[in-house]
Formats: sequence, C-alpha cells, structure tokens
Amino acid sequence: MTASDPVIRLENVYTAYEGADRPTLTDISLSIGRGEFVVIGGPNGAGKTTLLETINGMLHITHGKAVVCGQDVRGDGVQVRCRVGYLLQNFAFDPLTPFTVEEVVLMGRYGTIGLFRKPRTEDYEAVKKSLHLLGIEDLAARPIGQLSGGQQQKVLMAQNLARNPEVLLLDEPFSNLDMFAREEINRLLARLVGSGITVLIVSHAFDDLPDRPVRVVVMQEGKIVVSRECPPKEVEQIVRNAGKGPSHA
Ligand SMILES: Nc1ncnc2c1ncn2[C@@H]1O[C@H](COP(=O)(O)OP(=O)(O)OP(=O)(O)O)[C@@H](O)[C@H]1O
Repeated sequence: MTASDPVIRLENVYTAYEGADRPTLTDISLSIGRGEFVVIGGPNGAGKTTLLETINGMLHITHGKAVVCGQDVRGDGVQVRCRVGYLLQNFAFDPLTPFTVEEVVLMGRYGTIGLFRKPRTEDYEAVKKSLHLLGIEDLAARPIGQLSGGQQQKVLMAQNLARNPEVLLLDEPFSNLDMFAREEINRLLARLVGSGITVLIVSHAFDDLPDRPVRVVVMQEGKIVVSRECPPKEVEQIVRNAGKGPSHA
C-alpha cells in the first residue's frame, strides 16, 4: 500500500445482517483517502452504522470488494480492527463495571500487547497520552461505571486513540457532550486529520464540523446517494437536499 492509495476502498459492496433474507447495504462504492474528514448523514435506518461496521469488518459482506488500510476486510477483519478505531453510538457502561478509566483505555492496546502478555511501558505511555489528549487525566483512577455519559464517551474516545488508529469511525460522538466538550473534540479531530488519520463521523448535527473541506456522504435506504467534497458550512444543506438525485464526485 502506498501513501496515495485510498485508505478505504469499497467496490459494489453488499452487507447483510445474520439471518436477514436481503442485504441492508446495497451496491456501496466509496473511496476515502488518508487524512480525509468524512461526514455521514441520512435519515434514521438509512444504513450509516451498518456502513461503519462494514468498514470495520464486523458484518458479513455478501458481494463486492472491501479493502481497508491495505487489508481485505472479507479476509481478515481482525487485522482491520487493529488499525481502525470505532466509537459506538450510545454505548454506556453498567454502573458496576469493575474497571477504572485507565484500565478501559488500556484495553485499546490489547491488539498490540497480544494475548496473555503484560502491558509494556509504551502501552502505559500511550494510555497517558490519550487521557491527556481528551483532558481526562484526573479521571484515570475512577471506576468507569460511575462516570457521566459524556465522561464515558471521552474515555471511549481515549481508548480508541490509545491504539494509534489509521482510521477513526465515530458514530454520533457528540450525542452526550456539552457545547465546550464538542468544541474540544472537534479541535482534537481537526488535529488528528491534520496528522494523516482518516475520520468518518456519523452525525445528525452539522454545526460543529472542523474548519476545513470535508467529504459528505449521504445514505438512504442502504445506498449512498451523495458522496462529494465541500466546505463544512454546506454539509447541512447537502444532507437536506439529498434525495433529489444522486451526485458523486
Ligand atoms: N443487528 C441488526 N439485525 C438486523 N437488522 C439490523 C440490525 N441493526 C440494524 N438493522 C437494520 O439495518 C438498517 C440500517 O440500520 P442502521 O443502524 O445502519 O441505520 P442508521 O442510519 O445508523 O440509523 P440511525 O440514524 O437511527 O442510527 C435498519 O433497517 C435497521 O433496522
């Protein structure tokens, strides 16, 4: 894989949930470069989460070709997930979860630590750096289940960053965050994209995007109906207007 190769390449991909009699995603083609910031919009049930989980190798691709970070998703989803961070929508820890924030962030390193091995100094350093990036060092020793929804969301973001991902998939990452936290995370995302990480973000709110050109992808009924680059201030209008006809760039 060379630096100019797309980091995500989907060609005519169909994805089906287990036991479903027809695919949820149909004929998805998408090419995303390194360091792109991609906003995925569309109505409830359009397939936005399904698209993220397809890229992450978590769902069954019935047809088509999917290559992420140079790995064939259909062949080796585990390898893909070592390089791709995924922040789930509305995930909340049980109040009795027996892990501290530091331990939860360290779990982001498990793919590189290896089975039954002890974390190394570099793993603890990656954890410390991620906690710092999210401004939550003071929460390190707190039990995760006793934090607020917004604090838990930041911890999960830190966990994803701790694995040094090439791609970050974020499903409604701002849903639990206050205005200041949203601005902070946006600045962080802009920095990550500037350093070459590719960010895909599913959102219903488009007023907090970084001040740089983005790619807007709009989904409807399991298909991509728009995929084009635009200034961030145009995203909301493009999502609203979608459905009037396909437009790919
Ligand atoms: N585990 C599942 N098994 C079967 N079908 C599912 C499953 N999860 C989602 N679906 C279906 O797949 C379709 C797309 O769902 P998806 O969650 O990807 O939509 P979305 O665009 O992310 O919606 P929202 O904006 O509400 O989060 C929906 O029709 C949904 O019912």
